[in-house]
Amino acid sequence: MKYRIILIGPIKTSYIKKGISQYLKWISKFQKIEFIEIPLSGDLNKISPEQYKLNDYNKIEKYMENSINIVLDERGENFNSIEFAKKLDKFQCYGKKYITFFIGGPLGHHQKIYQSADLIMGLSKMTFTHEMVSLFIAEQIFRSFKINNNEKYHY
Ligand SMILES: C[S@@+](CC[C@H](N)C(=O)[O-])C[C@H]1O[C@@H](n2cnc3c(N)ncnc32)[C@H](O)[C@@H]1O
Repeated sequence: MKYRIILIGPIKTSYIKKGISQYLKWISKFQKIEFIEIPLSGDLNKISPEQYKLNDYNKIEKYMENSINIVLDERGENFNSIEFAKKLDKFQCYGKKYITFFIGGPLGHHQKIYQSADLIMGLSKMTFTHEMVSLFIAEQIFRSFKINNNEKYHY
């Protein structure tokens, strides 16, 4: 099984880039993980919000096959880190090729994505940037491996 984090939009902030690379490196000691940045869907002033989100969805739909799909959304279900770790552990037994985390673009996700979601998960009720969510989820995935392997994690 392989983990994937898929996000709409590039990561431009250097300290976030650095943080994500660090967590991906640490996670890879436990599990293969891939970080995929999908280019933005054009100019927001030239296409309707509906079309913009649909363009995003069309680019990521292919990643939903043979995968446990976790859609990140501030309106989603909240877990503490132990609950999240247990959930991931359970998902690993489902026999799918991937566990994929989907992070939306500036307008959020198109509604179509929710139909194929195995889990809609919120990190908080607050809205964060796609960059921050990428960093937070990478850290929580790493934390979940530490928890599931009974390893100490001090920070
Ligand atoms: C800038 S936000 C988009 C906000 C957009 N207005 C909406 O209503 O979805 C970009 C993406 O970050 C993720 N995100 C932002 N805050 C989040 C939170 N608290 N929990 C989980 N995901 C979040 C979601 O995937 C969202 O689509």
